[in-house]
Amino acid sequence: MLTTAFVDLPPLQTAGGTITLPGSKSISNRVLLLAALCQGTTTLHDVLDSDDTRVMLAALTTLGCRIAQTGNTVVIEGLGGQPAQKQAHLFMGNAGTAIRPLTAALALMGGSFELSGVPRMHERPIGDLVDALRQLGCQIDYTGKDGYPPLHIGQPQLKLDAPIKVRGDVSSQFLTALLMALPLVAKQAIVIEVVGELISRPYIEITLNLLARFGIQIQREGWQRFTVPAGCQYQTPGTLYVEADASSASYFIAAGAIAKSTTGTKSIKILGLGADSIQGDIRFIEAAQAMGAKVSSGPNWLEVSQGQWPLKAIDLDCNHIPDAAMTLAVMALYAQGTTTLRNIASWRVKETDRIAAMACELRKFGATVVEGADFIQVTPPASPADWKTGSIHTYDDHRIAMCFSLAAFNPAQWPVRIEDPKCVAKTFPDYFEALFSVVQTAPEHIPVICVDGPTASGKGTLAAQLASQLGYHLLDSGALYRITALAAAQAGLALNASGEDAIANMAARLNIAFKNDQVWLDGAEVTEQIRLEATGMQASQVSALSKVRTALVALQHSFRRLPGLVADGRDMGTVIFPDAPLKVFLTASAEQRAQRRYKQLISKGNPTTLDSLRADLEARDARDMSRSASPLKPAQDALLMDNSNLSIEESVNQVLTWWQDKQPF
Ligand SMILES: O=C(O)C1=C[C@@H](OP(=O)(O)O)[C@@H](O)[C@H](O)C1
Ligand SMILES: C=C(OP(=O)(O)O)C(=O)O
Repeated sequence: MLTTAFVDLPPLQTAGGTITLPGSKSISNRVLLLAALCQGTTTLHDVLDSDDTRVMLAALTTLGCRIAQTGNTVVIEGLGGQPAQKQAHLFMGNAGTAIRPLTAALALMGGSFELSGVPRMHERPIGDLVDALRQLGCQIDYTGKDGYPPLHIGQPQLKLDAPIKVRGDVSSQFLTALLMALPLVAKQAIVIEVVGELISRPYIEITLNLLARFGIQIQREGWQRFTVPAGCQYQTPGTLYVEADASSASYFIAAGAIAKSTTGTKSIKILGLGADSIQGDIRFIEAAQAMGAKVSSGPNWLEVSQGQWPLKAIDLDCNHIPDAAMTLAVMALYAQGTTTLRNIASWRVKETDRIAAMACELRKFGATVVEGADFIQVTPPASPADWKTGSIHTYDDHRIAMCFSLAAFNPAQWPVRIEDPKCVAKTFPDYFEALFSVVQTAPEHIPVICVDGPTASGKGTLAAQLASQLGYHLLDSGALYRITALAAAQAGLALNASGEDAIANMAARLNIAFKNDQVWLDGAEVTEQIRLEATGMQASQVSALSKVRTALVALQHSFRRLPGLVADGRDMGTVIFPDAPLKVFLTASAEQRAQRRYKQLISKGNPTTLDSLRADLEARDARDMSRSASPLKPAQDALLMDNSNLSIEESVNQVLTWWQDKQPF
């Protein structure tokens, strides 16, 4: 997961490849709760692992449920209708699918429970559910603002004879909560009557479908009246597989529809759900097709590619697909004409006021947006030249972050900044990694920051920190030479001109991996070994051999991957990435560098002297600067930084400021 302050998406061009999506949030949280309420053991496969499911799992564990997790498989020993723990404080994050059904279940079972969430959760309404539960004799108090979490739940005095009325026009999750919890107390049949127009109906279908998998057959008359049958009891299905998330699929369906294809045959294949999904958001496909997407499907897969281009504008009632409809609003940027998405008032009470947020962020690209109480209307920029770009504020709303990543396909080829990308953790922690695995762009669009400089100038530390703050890949090119030197020495090759051909051959076939802070060669960890002074000297020798340098060029280029690269070395800016948009040449006095290295070695328990280190450094500088193949020197367009008197933080901030100065946002 990207945990940076922002991620800058380079202009994207094509899309193609296969992706397996994580499990459905709506299904995962429902089946976790149902498995906990019933008796016996349930094994759930492909469960979503995200903030929303973690709060549900943590709550169930606190309530005394025995849960074992292995990867995405969760085995739950049901509570059999009563929590083992009757007193608890449960933190629900911002998960509507956790707090609403749990409120209903705990209020019916009784105890002393506090339910709270993040500040936004305390602005999301729950009054309609509380009103319904109070009709049944449940004890629920608002401990903050009336109508909103946090809540205190006490011991009920149940009266179940009269039909329960619940409003359905703010969120369908209130009805879902009652349907899932009432079987706990349904000694007699219990009738629920929906007051007002029921919104987001397909989510009720998911609820009914999953209740049926747990042995509860709800009878319904239209969308107005639901009956929980007398004497019904949850029965574990034993094993259940969770489909991939249809709302998460919308971003990839849209990418397939928007992305140009160089060959005409590229498509995105999505694994984990098919057109027969039980999730309502699967009907996003129809909307995407109406806009021009080409979609085919089979059992458990979807395949999408560009159909009509530019996309066609649509005018659509989106009440049945409230979450995926946000993706349509961004697709509208690529459509000819004005797209209107209607009947989406519920957007205003979700993770943020989504109508206001979408309008504000879409305008950053030059779109004309009209918003109303329950609709949004998007007219794209008139021509590529009218496109602008911006830094997208994400309001701690995962869907804003995910859907605006699609703006990186803009015809003006602007990069797009997404702020606080980790907000995707609510439902899709690895969203950006997944996106980068199926979208492509020309290498020249992928930014590289080169950090070159002499030995012990601190470039490794600087480069690593830049990469981690920007969410970029890291190339430690010095390590490649060190690994080559190590492998050559291990193979008994001469580290001079006589061994040049053999070392170059070997270098082209090296099996190298950088994993976290570790370096691996042929399946063995060599992190410490390649950092030894002796290996450093050998690296300096092999790096003077021009055929070895050539052999390592393709390998170094392969590190230029989305969303960007920080490359640390000696010829990154001059030879390997001459087109890099930012090149930094780092220096520090020999005195300073010798002292830094001295401290490093002494702290690792390696005895040495300052004088000998300084002499080695100067010898190495002289050799690196005078070699005929790629001598160490600043690129013409490099910015020089002498960090003798700068802290690491100051150096990092200086480079980040230079980088920011080059951005269009
Ligand atoms: O029941 C569910 O799983 C959901 C219902 C919908 O909410 P509303 O019913 O509040 O529209 C949807 O937006 C949410 O992401 C998940
Ligand atoms: C509205 C959403 O979430 P929640 O389940 O918290 O309502 C959503 O995921 O878009």
